[in-house]
Amino acid sequence: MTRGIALVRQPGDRLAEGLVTHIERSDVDVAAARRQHEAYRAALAGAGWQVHEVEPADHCPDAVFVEDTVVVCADLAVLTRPGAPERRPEVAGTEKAVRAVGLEVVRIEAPGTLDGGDVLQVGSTVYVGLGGRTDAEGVRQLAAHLATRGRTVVPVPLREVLHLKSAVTALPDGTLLALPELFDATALRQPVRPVDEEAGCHVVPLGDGLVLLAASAPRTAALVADLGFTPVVVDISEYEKLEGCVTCLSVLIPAS
Ligand SMILES: NC(=O)NCCC[C@H](N)C(=O)O
Repeated sequence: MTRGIALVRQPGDRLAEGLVTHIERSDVDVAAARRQHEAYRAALAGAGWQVHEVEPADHCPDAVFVEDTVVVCADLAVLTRPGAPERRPEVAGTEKAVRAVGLEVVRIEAPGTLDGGDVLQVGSTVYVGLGGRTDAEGVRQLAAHLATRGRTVVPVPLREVLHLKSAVTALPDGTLLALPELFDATALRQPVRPVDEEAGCHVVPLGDGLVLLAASAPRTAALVADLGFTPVVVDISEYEKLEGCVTCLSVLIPAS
């Protein structure tokens, strides 16, 4: 049984040079990061996803955060134009990967910027964070592309946070787990459940009630279980030092 394809990209030797914007820089152990990535890939495979590796982009320290380079909606892949110029060369390898799996490909064009980490899809609503990485022109272009798939884009202004999905993600039933002080929560249309751990608002539904989340959010894992879902816990501490979270290490393409 396969639920679909999970795109990932292995970390390169320069991982420790990755960007840090809202937290203090601390030393990244690249060997530990590689082991954590292996366990992350195993968790996806164990949940029924076929893991596809995007070709390495080792000259780009942040390339492991592959989610930022593409937004997949149904059979459409929207290649992004990352807000950090040094991350733009990451997109070429992602383009090859999404073409290889047969998706239709469009792209965010200059001068627009958009990071996949700012895009939260909940049913036919697509929330897009407006902050340091994604601008209004990027949102406008994304809205036009996703309208062709019946989606409605809702911009969400961000405060002191890297991406929208650093502050809010959705459980399988659409309930939003959030740190509402980090963004303008009035834009949201689904019920919001505030969490008390930063990594608690980063979840990835994996199908059949499985919910991927980080080991740094144990209270939220217990909450997820209380709500009737099955937590799948991974340690991604080396990526958290670079403002990464469970969402940004993969792109899920459900089987149609
Ligand atoms: N979607 C995500 O949460 N991406 C994390 C990107 C972290 C990376 N160090 C960056 O600043 O771009």
